[in-house]
Amino acid sequence: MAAAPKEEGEGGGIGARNGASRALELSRAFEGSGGENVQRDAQLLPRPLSSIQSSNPSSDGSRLRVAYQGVRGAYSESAAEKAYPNCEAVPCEQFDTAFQAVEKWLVDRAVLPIENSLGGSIHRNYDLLIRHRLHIVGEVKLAVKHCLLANHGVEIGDLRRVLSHPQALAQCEHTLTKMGLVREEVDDTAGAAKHVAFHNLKDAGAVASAAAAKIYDLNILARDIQDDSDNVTRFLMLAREPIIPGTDKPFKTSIVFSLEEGPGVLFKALAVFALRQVNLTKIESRPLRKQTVRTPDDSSNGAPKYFDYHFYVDFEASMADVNAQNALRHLNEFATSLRVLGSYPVDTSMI
Ligand SMILES: O=C(O)C(=O)C[C@]1(C(=O)O)C=C[C@@H](O)C=C1
Repeated sequence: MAAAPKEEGEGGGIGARNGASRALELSRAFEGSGGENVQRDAQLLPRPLSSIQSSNPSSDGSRLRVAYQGVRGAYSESAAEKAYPNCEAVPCEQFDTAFQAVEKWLVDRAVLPIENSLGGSIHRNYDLLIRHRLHIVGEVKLAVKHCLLANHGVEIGDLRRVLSHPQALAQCEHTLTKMGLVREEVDDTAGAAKHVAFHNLKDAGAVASAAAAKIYDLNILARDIQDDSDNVTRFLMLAREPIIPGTDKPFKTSIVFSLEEGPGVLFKALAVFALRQVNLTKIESRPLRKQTVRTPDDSSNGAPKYFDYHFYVDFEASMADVNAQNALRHLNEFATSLRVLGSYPVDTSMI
């Protein structure tokens, strides 16, 4: 995927030209007087956040700094602001940069997309969840309404191509095909809008939000161009510490596990939840990506084993719920690995 070329004088985010030096400054500040100690003490004495703290400003009254991927006007920025009202949303070039920004204490939280109701899972973030040690402390669902944007004076008939994030292009597949536009993938929807505006393109439009049109002074040629009006993206809220799971409101728990090869093993894994009436809301599998190919064993009939998986499961119960605890204890008896990614309140704002 090509990133839209960087424009003159842009920055302000982590990973952007100016942002990189700001990020460096901040990490140097930690290396100096006491910063390292703060970090070390916090690691020794993890202070779990309560589910109330997870959405409020820092305890010293300062605004929570929340990393998101993209530039100003991206849907992820709106998701960060929905998750943490009044936060300072901090743009990051890549998903990985946002994970690192939280780990390095450059920001307090990250808000990253995980699945979309039309486009499906955002696999990169599933993979990053296990490469990093952050905790899921919440989820936020955002209604995504795409617009076709172009420079002033440009009409739909003038357009030959359209730039956007691959998920956004996929969500508008039918409309864009009907318009006969060539798709060009870039890192985020707002970045596409910025690129079209900055280069004053006449043959290219962008699929992005109405907010991006305003920020980059583009004209809205068409609204609601997604293939289904109910287009919702689910984002995860990530933090260095977990929240204390409650039972006062609906909670969801996200886990990842791997299994030995064998007949019915996945069936057995899912049965630990079914047996206890715990409802699953999502299951995803991703390649295990081991360094070496596993040695042949009886179950693979002597053939090398290439396809091992991590299974990600979301279920509707809090880790404070005895059924959830028993299900995980049961799963742990035969899973080859098991990690709880987070137990957090369900976002019921869109039900
Ligand atoms: O490009 C953006 O504006 C984003 O915030 C990214 C993203 C995604 O990764 O799915 C977020 C919401 C929409 O589904 C389209 C794109």
